[in-house]
Parts: sequence; C-alpha cells; structure tokens
Amino acid sequence: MDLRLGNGFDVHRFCEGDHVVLCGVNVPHDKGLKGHSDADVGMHAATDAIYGALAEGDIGQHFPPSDPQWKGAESHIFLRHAVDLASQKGYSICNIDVTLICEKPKIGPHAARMRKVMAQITGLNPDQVSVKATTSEQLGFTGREEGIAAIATAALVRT
Ligand SMILES: Nc1ccn([C@@H]2O[C@H](COP(=O)(O)O)[C@@H](O)[C@H]2O)c(=O)n1
Ligand SMILES: C[C@@]1(CO)OP(=O)(O)OP(=O)(O)OC[C@H]1O
Repeated sequence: MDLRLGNGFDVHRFCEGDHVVLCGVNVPHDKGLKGHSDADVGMHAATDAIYGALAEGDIGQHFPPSDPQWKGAESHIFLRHAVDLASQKGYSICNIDVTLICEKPKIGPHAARMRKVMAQITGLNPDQVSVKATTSEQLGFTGREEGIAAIATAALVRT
C-alpha cells in the first residue's frame, strides 16, 4: 500500500465586497476576498494538499496567476484538476481536512454545506471531508481581520 499525505496553505486578503467564497459556499460578509480567481482560500489549500501528496507542485504552477484564463475562475476547476491528476496516477483520496483561520465570518453555520460541496467536487462522501475553523485570538493578520488563511491536509492511497 502506498499512502501519501500532503499539506496546503493559502492566504487571501480582504477587499471591498459583500460576501466571501469559502470551500465553494457564498458566505455573506461585510468584505470580499481579493484574488486572481474567486479567492476561495479553503479550496486552494485543499487543492495544494492533493498536489503535495502527489509531489506535483502547487496550484500556481498548474494555474499561473499571470494567465488571464483563470481570472475570476471558480476554484472547483483547480480542485477537480488535482483530484483527476490523483486518479490518473492511480491514487484514491482517503480524506481532506481544511481549517479556515479568521475572526469573521463565523464558519460553523456554513460548515456542513461546505463539506457537502467539497464532497460533490471531489467525488468523496461528506464524512471524508472536514471543514473547521478557528480564530487567531485577534493576533496577527487574521486577528486584525486583514484576510483569511487556510490550511489543509489530504491523505491519498494507491493499492
Ligand atoms: N471564523 C470562525 C472561527 C471560529 N469558529 C468556531 O468557534 C470556535 C472557537 O474559536 P476559537 O478560535 O476561539 O478557538 C471554533 O472551534 C469554531 O468552532 C467559527 O465557527 N468560525
Ligand atoms: C488560484 C490562482 C489562479 O490563477 O490565483 P489566486 O486566486 O490569486 O489564488 P492563489 O491562492 O494565490 O493561487 C494562485 C493561482 O493559481
């Protein structure tokens, strides 16, 4: 059995707006998130966790921010690409665990929907996808509400 673990980390800064997209879910907020794509920081971290497990570089290598093709892109494109790459190499995804780091918005009320959406994109069951959150106790850039950070872990297996 060939078991692989990968991690992903991403940050997007806040900008003017009235919602953020997190793990595929539109969450009302008094700010937006700035990015070349839809700035879905949680989905980007999950995507990089899969690329990491495969030793296949990172999201920016597969989808360069300099490429206008990805301007405003919905991030399910990136996650699905990583899943398809895993499948091509003979790997199944065991689970994905995402932690969103922000003071606001509150993630708890949206976490079940996020898990469901991520599961649909990846072809996993919702019980294989975890989305959770923490504040940083008002410390650092997330604590000052300058942006949102996300970390993710993915486990892949090839039998
Ligand atoms: N954006 C967030 C941050 C936190 N939560 C939930 O609150 C709990 C307590 O957060 P601490 O940072 O004080 O540990 C946390 O465990 C989450 O359940 C949230 O929903 N959204
Ligand atoms: C997703 C990409 C797509 O161009 O752009 P951003 O939305 O800026 O997101 P980031 O997390 O900085 O990853 C880089 C890019 O691959």
